[in-house]
Amino acid sequence: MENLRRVPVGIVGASGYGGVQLVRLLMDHPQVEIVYLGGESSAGKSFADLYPQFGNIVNLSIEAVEPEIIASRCEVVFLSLPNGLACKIAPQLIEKGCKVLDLSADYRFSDLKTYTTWYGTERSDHSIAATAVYGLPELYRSRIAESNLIGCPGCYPTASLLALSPLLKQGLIIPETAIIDAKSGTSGGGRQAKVNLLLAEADNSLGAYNVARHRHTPEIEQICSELARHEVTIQFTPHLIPMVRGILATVYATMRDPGLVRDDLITIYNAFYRNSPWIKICNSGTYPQTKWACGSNTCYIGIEVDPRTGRVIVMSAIDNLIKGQAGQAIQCMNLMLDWDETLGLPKIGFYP
Ligand SMILES: NC(=O)C1=CN([C@@H]2O[C@H](COP(=O)(O)OP(=O)(O)OC[C@H]3O[C@@H](n4cnc5c(N)ncnc54)[C@H](OP(=O)(O)O)[C@@H]3O)[C@@H](O)[C@H]2O)C=CC1
Ligand SMILES: CC(=O)N[C@@H](CCC(=O)OP(=O)(O)O)C(=O)O
Repeated sequence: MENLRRVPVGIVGASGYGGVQLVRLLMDHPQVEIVYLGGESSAGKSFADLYPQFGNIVNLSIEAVEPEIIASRCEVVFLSLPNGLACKIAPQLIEKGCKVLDLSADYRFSDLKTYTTWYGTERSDHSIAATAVYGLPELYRSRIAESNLIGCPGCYPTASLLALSPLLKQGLIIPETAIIDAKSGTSGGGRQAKVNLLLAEADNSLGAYNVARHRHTPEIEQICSELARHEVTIQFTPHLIPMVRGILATVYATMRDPGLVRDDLITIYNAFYRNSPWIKICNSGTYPQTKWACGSNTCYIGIEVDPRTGRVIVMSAIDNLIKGQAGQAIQCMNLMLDWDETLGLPKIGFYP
């Protein structure tokens, strides 16, 4: 007989961009029911007043954040908050038996000293943080399934690591030569007003920011070092591009064997991701576009080799709000609850 019980889930930070993606995706998820939405300045407002397109569809109001109450109602809690807040709430939720998926950077680092150096917040939750698993299912599927606390990756690290992982894991490149040149749409900066994200600032313009000091660098390096089995430094340059959603990360690295050709690498990537339903390796000579990924949880990867320079060039396109954020968190939840990792997630984006 079909199991009719739906798992009760809550979203803290429901009024933000991550929150609204989670609401939209979880509403259509066949095994869960949203029972709690939380926030700060939006507390007391109805969700449909904040987002009128959900009128008559979501009949919940945003509530204040009280971990005891959240834990009494929810089995799974998504924290979609600015950095430095999840580490104050997650320990209480975990202690009360919830499964927690944090979309911020608070639980992404195995060494909390690195977190404090880059994010400023001192931490007192070391024992809980030690139980967190980095929420990139393509690398840590079985560990995610066994954990109650997931530190979901940043959007740039998701695109970058999915491009680099097969090369590092198989020892195909000299890791220190890797350069990540990435472009993000403005929704990557969240819903709060910021001058650089105004239409008049961002439209008709393209520029790099936080060059040689973006906080996603140590996150990318942590996983690259694990894959390469030694400490690795990576060059990462993010750019803001005038579009709403999407990230394209173009990764360059020097190959150890300059004799490898494009089709060799495509075969290697297809083998590496053969059990990863959200990764699509493009056919030879096809390069991915962010528009393909927009609205879906799919990461499209294209591969090229330049025999003149001996470099491999890998292009990775995602929707920053789906595979780069809310969709990936739901993919992790599916694994934690022993469901198919594709459950409730969109495969094909909006096009054109
Ligand atoms: N945007 C993106 O592409 C990605 C973002 N992330 C990360 O996901 C997290 C959420 O990002 P995003 O959705 O863009 O952010 P937004 O700025 O759009 O939303 C932030 C949310 O946090 C809530 N909030 C802020 N302060 C508090 C507080 N003290 N207590 C309770 N709630 C609070 C806000 O609620 P209220 O409105 O009620 O104040 C709002 O709902 C961030 O850590 C971000 O770095 C990760 C991957 C990609
Ligand atoms: C365009 C833009 O501003 N992007 C954000 C990245 C968003 C994200 O994924 O970051 P976290 O989850 O690590 O906060 C930035 O560069 O800070």
